[in-house]
Amino acid sequence: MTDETSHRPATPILDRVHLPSDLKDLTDRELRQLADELRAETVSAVSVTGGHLGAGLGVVELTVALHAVFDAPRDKIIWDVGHQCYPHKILTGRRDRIRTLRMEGGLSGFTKRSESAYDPFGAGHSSTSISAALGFAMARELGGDPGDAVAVIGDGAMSAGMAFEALNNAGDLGKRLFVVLNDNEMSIAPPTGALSRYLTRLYAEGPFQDLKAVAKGAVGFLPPSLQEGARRAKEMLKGMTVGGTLFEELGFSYIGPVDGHDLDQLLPLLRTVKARATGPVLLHVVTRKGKGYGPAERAADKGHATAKFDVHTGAQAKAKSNAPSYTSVFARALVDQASRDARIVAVTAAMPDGTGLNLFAERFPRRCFDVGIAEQHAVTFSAGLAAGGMKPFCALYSTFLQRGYDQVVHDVAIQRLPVRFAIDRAGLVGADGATHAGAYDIAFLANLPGMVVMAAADEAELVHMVATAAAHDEGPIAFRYPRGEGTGVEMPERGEVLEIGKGRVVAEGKRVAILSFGTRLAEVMRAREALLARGITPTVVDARFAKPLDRNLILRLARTHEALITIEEGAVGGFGSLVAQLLSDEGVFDGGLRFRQMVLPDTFIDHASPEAMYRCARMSAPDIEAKVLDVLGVALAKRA
Ligand SMILES: Cc1ncc(C[n+]2csc(CCOP(=O)(O)OP(=O)(O)O)c2C)c(N)n1
Ligand SMILES: CC(=O)[C@@H](O)[C@H](O)COP(=O)(O)O
Ligand SMILES: [Mg+2]
Repeated sequence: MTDETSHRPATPILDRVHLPSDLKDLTDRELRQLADELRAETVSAVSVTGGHLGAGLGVVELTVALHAVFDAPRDKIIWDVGHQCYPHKILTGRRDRIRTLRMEGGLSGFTKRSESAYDPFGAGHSSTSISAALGFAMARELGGDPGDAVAVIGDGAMSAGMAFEALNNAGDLGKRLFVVLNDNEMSIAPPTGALSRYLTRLYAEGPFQDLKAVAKGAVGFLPPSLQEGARRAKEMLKGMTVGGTLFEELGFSYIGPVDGHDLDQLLPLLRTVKARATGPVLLHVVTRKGKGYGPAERAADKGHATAKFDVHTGAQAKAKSNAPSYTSVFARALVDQASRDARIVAVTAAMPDGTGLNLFAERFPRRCFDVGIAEQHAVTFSAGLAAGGMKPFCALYSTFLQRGYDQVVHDVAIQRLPVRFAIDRAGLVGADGATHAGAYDIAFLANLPGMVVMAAADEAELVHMVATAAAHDEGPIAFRYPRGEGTGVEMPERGEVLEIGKGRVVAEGKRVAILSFGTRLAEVMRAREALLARGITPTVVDARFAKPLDRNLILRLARTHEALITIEEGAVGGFGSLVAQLLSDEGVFDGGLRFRQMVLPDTFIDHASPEAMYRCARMSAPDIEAKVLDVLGVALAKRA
């Protein structure tokens, strides 16, 4: 596999660029060469770190053009999602650390305010850039920070409701603001939806149109190099039935589509709009995800995210594992259930591969819905499906479900609709860092009346939970499971329907009982081994349910042990808090029970490996061992 020093491309122009201001000294010809070098440097860096590759390669020319024309950090360039920002990081003083991307202590894989003044707004989740840019623009109008605000948003991200809420507001306010729509006809998977078809139609007929400017005869607004194209577009317009674009109707000057890899188009266009725009402008650029690196261009996901790879062959490093991923276990279990129940349908918000629903879609194409980046809609759409008699499995990453919380409360829980939430990427996820941590779902779901909340302790448990969710028609139910591979446990042939609200005792013991909710169970068992060597035999329970709690089991353990410890891969307010509430309500603490909760700390944990993040959160086996010793009042002597 590639080592750190091989494949470093020759980059004579890039070597002269330390900050974006250095681009002002380059000729347009040098800027074109800079783009080529920047692309090679991006490929080289990601080959040693892994990460998001395709999106960055698609915006290399755009990144060069924006930094050549605008004046960051005075002007705020806001990258939506932030997964395409590696070339931007290279040009903004972070080239020396670019080979630390997404590693512990290294650069974030997204934009991050605390990392650089050139990252005016942090991201990780999609479709926030226009709102943020509008905020900057209005702050400027009100005497706040000066400078232009430029949002760069992809066609996938543009389909989210939040992007349209921002366009709606920006069009109404009418202030100078730039939105660059980076249209590569890709989300992570091929994009779905009517907006995607609409964008395709906008450029299907020609390389360049400026519908509004052309319609009003305002071709002069454009740089001379583009006026001929606009004249051609005017001719074309005569045959078109649309009177303007959706964006124009919302109050934007629409310019495009423009070839986003052609600096001869981008540079004059950006210079012109920067010099002349008075209101909101939407520049529609067409790019190719993965552009310029063959293996990415040829990949089905256009190199969206990659492990470390060999630059020459594109071959990616393979993770060694004997166990299946939780995602694939979920997908197979759901397909199995769906093959016996025609009412089961599945919903993903632009993550068919990430959630494993691509497998479901292959088997049941009519019963699988990719709604695009639209988690709020995904939840309420699922609620509607449930109200209409179907059994929807709404499969979302924990972190993205946060977007749909009001819908969970208002549309699902209050109406007691049996939506099944399959919550992937629960807990700490690693290289994507704090923005993608699945830390809050236990707390925000388990406080809802009527919601059933389960966490799988291993992949076999996950199969049972899929079966349990499929059978549960009484109201909403959620089950959570982490990113990555399972434990390698023996798998059941078919899922069993679990009794709602019943945990299982994994190991009997005395004095202290550890109640585990989720996949920390393996660490708990490791800690138990260490404690056995000290003569302490903890009882270990897999709680399975945070809601409803297994009251009888918990109260029995409380009566028969000196101490209880809860552990979960979630923030405070979840399983442990509910156990504490139960114990307090039942007066158990009055009898002197010792009690500790192990939850994620009250801080956002930066990107690192999941193991390192859990060490940082003090939730690994040695921390559990120490907690047991602490609660029993045993001094933690150093083990020989
Ligand atoms: C709210 C939210 N949902 C889902 C995702 C996962 N996600 C990250 S990038 C991406 C695709 C974005 O597509 P697009 O905006 O077109 O950018 P491209 O990768 O094509 O450059 C998705 C679905 C996310 N980051 N945020
Ligand atoms: C940028 C983004 O939100 C996704 O690409 C995310 O990084 C995917 O994470 P997984 O690798 O866990 O699917
Ligand atoms: Mg896209």
